[in-house]
Amino acid sequence: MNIALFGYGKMGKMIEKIAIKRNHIIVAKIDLDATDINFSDIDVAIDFSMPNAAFGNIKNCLEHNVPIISGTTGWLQDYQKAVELCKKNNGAFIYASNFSLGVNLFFELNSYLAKLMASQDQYSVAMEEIHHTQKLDAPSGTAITLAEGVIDNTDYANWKLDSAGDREIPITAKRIADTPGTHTVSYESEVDSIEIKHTAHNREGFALGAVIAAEWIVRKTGVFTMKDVLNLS
Ligand SMILES: NC(=O)C1=CN([C@@H]2O[C@H](COP(=O)(O)OP(=O)(O)OC[C@H]3O[C@@H](n4cnc5c(N)ncnc54)[C@H](OP(=O)(O)O)[C@@H]3O)[C@@H](O)[C@H]2O)C=CC1
Ligand SMILES: O=C(O)C1=N[C@H](C(=O)O)C[C@H](O)C1
Repeated sequence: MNIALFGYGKMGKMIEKIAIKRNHIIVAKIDLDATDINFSDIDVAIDFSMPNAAFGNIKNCLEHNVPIISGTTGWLQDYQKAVELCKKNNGAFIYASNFSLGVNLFFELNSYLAKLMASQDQYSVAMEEIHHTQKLDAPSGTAITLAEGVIDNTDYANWKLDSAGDREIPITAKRIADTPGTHTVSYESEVDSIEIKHTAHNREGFALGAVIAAEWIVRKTGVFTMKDVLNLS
């Protein structure tokens, strides 16, 4: 498969390594708002760029009929526009806040635990995410997806960074050098605590998941999620 990388930073470089191992060819590495891209050469594009660049890259690919996988976080105010563009162009698009198999299993566990907690008013929920110091957005996309999993299954209505009011999930974002990504969901009562935690040891899981999603989406049309790719519930 011919793959174009939008964003050739920490993730772009890791994806390149894994894609080559899986016999794909990297036909373009795009780091800025490039205008001279040969879209006819590209089977699928993978975007791990920056919050202010992701939507433009997705739009460009969809308008040139190139399926696009995006893992960039911090641009979700434009997600619905991307969905509309995909439909209008009969294209193919996946956004995931986290492409690793482990985190996608963790999302399922989080939803299951939230369902159990829906009728247990003595527990209150909180989340913590820890990432490396170069991360531009907070809270992480993964923490937002986890919060949405709780909101969908309980009477929590919203999430908030740091302090939170009634029926709001507080999310703490910490930045520590060289931390690929750690997410904890905690439930506290007067008498005990229950915690579930995912710790990424490196970026390989994210990158492998993105390449698997790229392999999966070719020749499909529609807006998909990692649940579709991994065939989860
Ligand atoms: N969904 C997931 O599983 C994961 C998501 N992420 C997310 O992916 C994104 C990238 O992460 P990471 O690789 O660590 O970040 P980096 O900062 O290492 O890389 C981002 C790259 O994007 C480039 N860039 C800037 N503007 C554009 C543009 N207009 N078009 C294309 N590329 C551009 C930057 O170039 P330059 O340096 O020249 O500005 C840089 O090389 C982040 O949003 C992060 O949160 C990260 C890991 C996993
Ligand atoms: O910026 C990162 O590094 C990561 N970003 C994603 C997020 O915001 O959740 C996924 C992963 O945690 C690493």
